[in-house]
Amino acid sequence: MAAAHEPEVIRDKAAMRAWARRRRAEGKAVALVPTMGFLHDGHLSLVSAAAASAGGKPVAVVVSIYVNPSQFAPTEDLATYPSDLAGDIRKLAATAAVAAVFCPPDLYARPDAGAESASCLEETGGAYGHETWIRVEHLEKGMCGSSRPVFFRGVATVVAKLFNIVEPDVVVFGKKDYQQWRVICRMVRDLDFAIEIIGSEIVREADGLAMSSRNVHLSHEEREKFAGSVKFIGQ
Ligand SMILES: Nc1ncnc2c1ncn2[C@@H]1O[C@H](COP(=O)(O)OP(=O)(O)OP(=O)(O)O)[C@@H](O)[C@H]1O
Ligand SMILES: CC(C)(CO)[C@@H](O)C(=O)[O-]
Ligand code: BAL
Repeated sequence: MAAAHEPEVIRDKAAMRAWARRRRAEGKAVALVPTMGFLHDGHLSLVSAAAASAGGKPVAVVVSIYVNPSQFAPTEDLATYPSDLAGDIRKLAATAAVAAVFCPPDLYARPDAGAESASCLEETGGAYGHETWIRVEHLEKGMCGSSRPVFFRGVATVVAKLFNIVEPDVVVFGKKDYQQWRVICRMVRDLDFAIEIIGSEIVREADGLAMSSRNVHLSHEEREKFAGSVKFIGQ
């Protein structure tokens, strides 16, 4: 039998929504931490912020783990994005602060599609495809938006889907992805989501590098080069 702090692992959208509604019926606030997994201490700091978010009211913290295909252009690293679901669940259990982990296999799949199922990456739409996108038209331009053409469209859309599935009171994002945080705040304001968005401070490695799941792909030389530039900037 699972230990008391072991999070419930939920894969199905309807089950997730029903679970969150039950927590609210018990008088709890629901706080969501959206992630793409391969968790590190930066993510765990968002969990702490979520757990402390409701000003004394009991909080049920949900961490979503989903590598969202629609925010990756075909030339980007979707296929090599790091993952370790079992390790992630162990880390979240160790915090004793997470009530549920939402890890759907595919947030765009239609249960009625059968063999006609279409990937959200296909622009064809059609009866079983996906053709509804959220654009935060000015804020998505520049910075990350310049090098990642579909990134903010995919992020805003999947985050809105998560909002509709989990129906959270509070959602925590990291300021490491500063433009993403601002884009989400703007979407929440413009589309009247009744959700509080918290921006959480950046957690860094000892050499100053911001923690990031993709850091696992950095070579020793790239890390050395980074440490050199931190020293240079600090002078
Ligand atoms: N070092 C960090 N400090 C604070 N928040 C963080 C940090 N790293 C990630 N986050 C936040 O965690 C959330 C989930 O991010 P994600 O799962 O993409 O991890 P990541 O480390 O940002 O991955 P990537 O290497 O792909 O950028 C985002 O809101 C992100 O800003
Ligand atoms: C917000 C997010 C979970 C949407 O896929 C992702 O962009 C991330 O992890 O920063
Ligand atoms: N945290 C950023 C997610 C991405 O680069 O796709």
